Amino acid sequence: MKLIGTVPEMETVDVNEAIDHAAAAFKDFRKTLPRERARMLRKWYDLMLENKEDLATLITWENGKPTADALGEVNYAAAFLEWFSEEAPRLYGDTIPTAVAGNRVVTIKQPVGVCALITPWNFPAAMVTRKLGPALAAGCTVVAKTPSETPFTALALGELAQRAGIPPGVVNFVTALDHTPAIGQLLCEHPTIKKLSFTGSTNVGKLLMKQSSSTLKKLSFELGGNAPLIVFDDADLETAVTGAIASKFRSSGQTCVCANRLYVQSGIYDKFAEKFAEKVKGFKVGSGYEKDITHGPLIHGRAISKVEQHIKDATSKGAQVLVGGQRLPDIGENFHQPTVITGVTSDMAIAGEETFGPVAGLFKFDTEEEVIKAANNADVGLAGYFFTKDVQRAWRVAEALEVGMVGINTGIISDVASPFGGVKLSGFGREGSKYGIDEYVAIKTMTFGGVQHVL
Ligand SMILES: NC(=O)c1ccc[n+]([C@@H]2O[C@H](COP(=O)([O-])OP(=O)(O)OC[C@H]3O[C@@H](n4cnc5c(N)ncnc54)[C@H](O)[C@@H]3O)[C@@H](O)[C@H]2O)c1
Ligand SMILES: O=CCCC(=O)O
Repeated sequence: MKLIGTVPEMETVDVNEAIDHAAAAFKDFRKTLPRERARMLRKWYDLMLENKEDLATLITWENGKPTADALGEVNYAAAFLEWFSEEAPRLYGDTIPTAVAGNRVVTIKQPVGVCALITPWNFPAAMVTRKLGPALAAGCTVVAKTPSETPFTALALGELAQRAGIPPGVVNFVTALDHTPAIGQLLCEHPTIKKLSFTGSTNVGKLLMKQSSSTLKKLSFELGGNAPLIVFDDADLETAVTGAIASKFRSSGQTCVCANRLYVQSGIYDKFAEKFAEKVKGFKVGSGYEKDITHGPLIHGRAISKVEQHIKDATSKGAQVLVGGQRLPDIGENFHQPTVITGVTSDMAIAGEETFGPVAGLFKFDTEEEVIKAANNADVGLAGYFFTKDVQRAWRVAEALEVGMVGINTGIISDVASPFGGVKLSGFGREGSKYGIDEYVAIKTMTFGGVQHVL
């Protein structure tokens, strides 16, 4: 491990200052024309693309993902700025047919105010812009707590925001590691902050919700997942293997929508396991900067330990390692082999909690009814995937899965245009898409009374 730089360990006093700046800036920013905000966001988007190599280098530096993935993330992250630059001028209200004679009712959407944003390390750029884009499009100003493990990309985005002409005080980043809980509490309890948007673990989400109760903030929470991925006997094998690989091993398993439980029907299980294992054997793990590397390191020691625990727990209960299963200390302390385990059952730790690492556990099932029950046997519900050629089954299973997002015959569902979010303990609120901006506005109803008919 090497030191690549340092950022200030900010105190609550610094955060209070950032909140004051955001509150002062809000007075004018809320009055800017949506079209002006659209231009700023568009300029910021253009600057991200102009600087995409540098941003990708930063992402690989601090997160470790291979350069190709980092470049992919920059494009994905920038797309949220482009998308919301297009949404800003279309923040329509409604005219509402009234139930009261003589009244006319219209609604307008107004920015909620100063927003607090807290994001994780797994997408150092995209999780930031997925919140900042809609917040600014709506006319809000923000205080964003950078991920403790990956602050540099967010700070670079802040620099580009300035160059894009976003007025001082509109975007404020705060950096911290040890002071994170105190800063989180301040952001939740501060009366000036009207909205908190958080992406991270369910446990921290629960804490932030509790802390926000005294100020009754508007909240959106994108929390942990434990995605089921189901392969039915009637699936196209090649499509299912490709989709499962893409979903399970994206960012070395460190995304909240990564498949965590792979349920494969008994008639196709052996063939699927064989083909899937073949593909995994072809991965090349190493430093994100090396050519042809497909998978980088995990983020920290705790992540590696969890991977090891899940493998150990599963094998102690009868599962078999088909591929991988070991750390790769010769490459570095946070590297682990992409791993496939067969014979996984519901009593194993991997069934109940997300591994957030490169371990694919294959469960065997017999009936559709049985697998839906197993897939829904989770306290979280973010993403789910399944593979089938039967269109009736496709509707039936998609409707039955208790998740916010379903991939049908695909392992990749993330798209700036698609609503992103979960149900159950995966949180609430939707990001991206035409719905994302709603998280940052308050609807105001205007009722005009005493309107007479003239005709
Ligand atoms: N649903 C989604 O969109 C989504 C996206 C990415 C990650 N995640 C989830 O995030 C988790 C992985 O990220 P993590 O382990 O870094 O999560 P985490 O909850 O520990 O941290 C997320 C962010 O919250 C901050 N944080 C931690 N404790 C805090 C506190 N007490 N007060 C305020 N802020 C605090 C961290 O510094 C970080 O910036 C996984 O569970 C994953 O599924 C969800
Ligand atoms: O890890 C969480 C977000 C991943 C995504 O947007 O696809």
